[in-house]
Amino acid sequence: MTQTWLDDADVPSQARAEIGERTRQRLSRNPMVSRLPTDKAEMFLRHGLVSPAECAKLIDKIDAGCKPSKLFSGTDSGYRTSSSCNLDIYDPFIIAITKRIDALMGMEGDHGELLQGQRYEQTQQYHLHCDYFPGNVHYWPAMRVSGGQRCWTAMAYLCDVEEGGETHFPRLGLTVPPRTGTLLMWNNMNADGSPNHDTLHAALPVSRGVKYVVTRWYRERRWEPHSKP
Ligand SMILES: O=C(O)CCC(=O)C(=O)O
Ligand SMILES: [Fe+2]
Repeated sequence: MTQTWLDDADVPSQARAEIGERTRQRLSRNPMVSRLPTDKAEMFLRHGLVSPAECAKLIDKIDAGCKPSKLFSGTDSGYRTSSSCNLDIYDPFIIAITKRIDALMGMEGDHGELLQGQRYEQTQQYHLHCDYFPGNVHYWPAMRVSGGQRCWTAMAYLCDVEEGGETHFPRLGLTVPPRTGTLLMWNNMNADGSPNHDTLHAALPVSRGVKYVVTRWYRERRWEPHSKP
C-alpha cells in the first residue's frame, strides 16, 4: 500500500494544523467553554460535562476494571503509579459519554482512542510527560501506522480530591484542580502542527482522597490499533 502521509512526528504538519484550527474555532464559539489563560498552548475547560451521577457510575466501572497503569516506553514503574483501564466500548453508557466528548470538540469518533479510566490513590501520580509521540522512540513506527500523532487530549475529572491530584503544566504556569464533571481539553500541537513542547504536564501526587479521570486521546488520522509497522 502506498502511504500518502509523511514520517513526521516532530515537524509541522498541515493536517494537524487543520485539526487544531477547526477544534480551536469550535471550542471558542461555545459559551459553556472557557479558554485557560496562556498563549503558549490551546487549553480549554468545560465544567459540568459529566453529571455527578454519571461520574459515580464511571468510577464504579473504573474500580471494576483497573490494573496498574502502563507507559508506552515500558520503563520505570515509579513514573506513572496510577491504575488504568480501557472502558467497555460496547457499553451504551460509555458510548454516550464518549460521543458527548467527541461532539463538544467536533472530533470524528474514529480518530479517538478508547476512553481510558484512571484511578490515583494517595501518593500516586504521573510524572512530567507530553501526550504527543516523539519521533525518536521505538514505538513511533507502530503509532504512525495506527493513526499518527496524538493531537488533542480530553480528560474529565470524575471527583473532587481532598488534597493534591492537580494537573500541572509547569511551562504554562497552569495548575488545574480536579473538579467533578469538568472536562479539560488541550491541543498537544502548535498552530503549524508540530508538537508543542510547552504542553509538558504531570498529575501531581494525591495527598488526601482518591482521584478518578477518564481520558480520550485523538489521533491525526483514523485510529487503527491493530495496524503493524
Ligand atoms: O491525571 C491527570 O491529571 C493527567 C493524566 C495524564 O496526563 C495522562 O494520562 O496522560
Ligand atoms: Fe498526559
